[in-house]
Amino acid sequence: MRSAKDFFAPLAVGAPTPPRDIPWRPSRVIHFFDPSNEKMAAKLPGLIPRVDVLLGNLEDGVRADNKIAAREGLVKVAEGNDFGETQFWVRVNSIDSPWGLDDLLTLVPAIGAKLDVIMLPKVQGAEDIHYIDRLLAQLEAKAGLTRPILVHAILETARGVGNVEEICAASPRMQGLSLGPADLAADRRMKTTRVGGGHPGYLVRQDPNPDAPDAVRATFQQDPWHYTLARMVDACVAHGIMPYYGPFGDIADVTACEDQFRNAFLLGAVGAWSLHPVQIDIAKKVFSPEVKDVEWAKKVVDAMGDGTGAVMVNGTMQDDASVKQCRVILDLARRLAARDADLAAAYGLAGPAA
Ligand SMILES: CC(=O)SCCNC(=O)CCNC(=O)[C@H](O)C(C)(C)COP(=O)(O)OP(=O)(O)OC[C@H]1O[C@@H](n2cnc3c(N)ncnc32)[C@H](O)[C@@H]1OP(=O)(O)O
Ligand SMILES: O=CC(=O)O
Ligand SMILES: [Mg+2]
Repeated sequence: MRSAKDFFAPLAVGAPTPPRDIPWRPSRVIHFFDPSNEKMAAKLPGLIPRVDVLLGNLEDGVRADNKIAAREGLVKVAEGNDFGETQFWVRVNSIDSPWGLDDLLTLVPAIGAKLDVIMLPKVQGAEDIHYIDRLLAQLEAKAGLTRPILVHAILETARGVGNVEEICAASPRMQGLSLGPADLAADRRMKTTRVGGGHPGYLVRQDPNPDAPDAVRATFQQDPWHYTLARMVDACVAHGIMPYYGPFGDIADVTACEDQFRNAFLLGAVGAWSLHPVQIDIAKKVFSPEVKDVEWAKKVVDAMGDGTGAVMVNGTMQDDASVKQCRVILDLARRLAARDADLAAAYGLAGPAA
């Protein structure tokens, strides 16, 4: 393990210095597209201004015989588009696959200056992050890049979940983690075939009524991802990086998608993936605080003055801890409002500089 003193030193001579803090930029929605799919690529000029992050996916979801076309398509997308404020990410193939190494060897020299983040799938432990950390430093130095590319890991194996803390801590490049419920379910041998979301069999049932033993007993579906997501959020926050919910595969069920995203938002996640254009506005809505919550947060912050002591607001006790909760909401609202005039107007906060 590197000492604290050299943790932030570049891992190759001439590579850019890794960041001390992960810069905050909106990432409520990470929109996936397949760069080998010309119909999808044709839609990008209209999608780029709508999403916080555009991600070219080279891994699962791209046919094996399209892997090279996808990699080459991504280079064309990077060269042919101006991303403005939108982040540009790639999900490369895993480092044990036949394509992972060539993805990195091709993309960093060709379009490294435009890539904000590399999403690495099937991360098992710190050793995977150490590998990509050194390789990226070598490639950045060779390409003469002046800005380090950040790394985002998908938590989608049982071993990865077991090692979540060391994954977050493995490199100053670590930007965040996404939950990968489909691969994780397979790896854990869970018996759901869904891509994220609940399952009608995963429930708790109301106790029997002794006075009506034959009466129907209500059931309540539970969230099978709660444990992993909560664990992931704690690990990310402890290491100053960002947690994300991943994919929701039932594209037609926009209601359940919104519910799953909101569960993640309430637990601390900052965004989720969109697999289809219909999921973009769901993620943006869910991961932006609601107007009523922003108004409440302002009220509590105002009532708390210097932020210490205890006061009553609308019949509820507010104190040093609850004002911190309100500041979390207000801080996110302010950051989003500073980039989005509509949200600024809705929240009554300062908008983008003219
Ligand atoms: C577990 C995991 O690893 S999840 C991550 C990997 N999976 C992915 O990235 C999947 C990405 N999404 C997709 O491949 C597609 O959205 C699918 C297969 C789910 C559905 O695709 P379709 O059946 O074509 O959906 P649909 O007919 O509703 O699409 C409407 C239009 O939106 C386009 N579109 C669909 N998804 C996207 C997208 N993600 N980005 C841009 N355009 C898209 C379609 O090409 C289609 O264009 P057209 O009107 O010109 O024909
Ligand atoms: O990559 C995502 C997943 O759910 O698996
Ligand atoms: Mg996966």
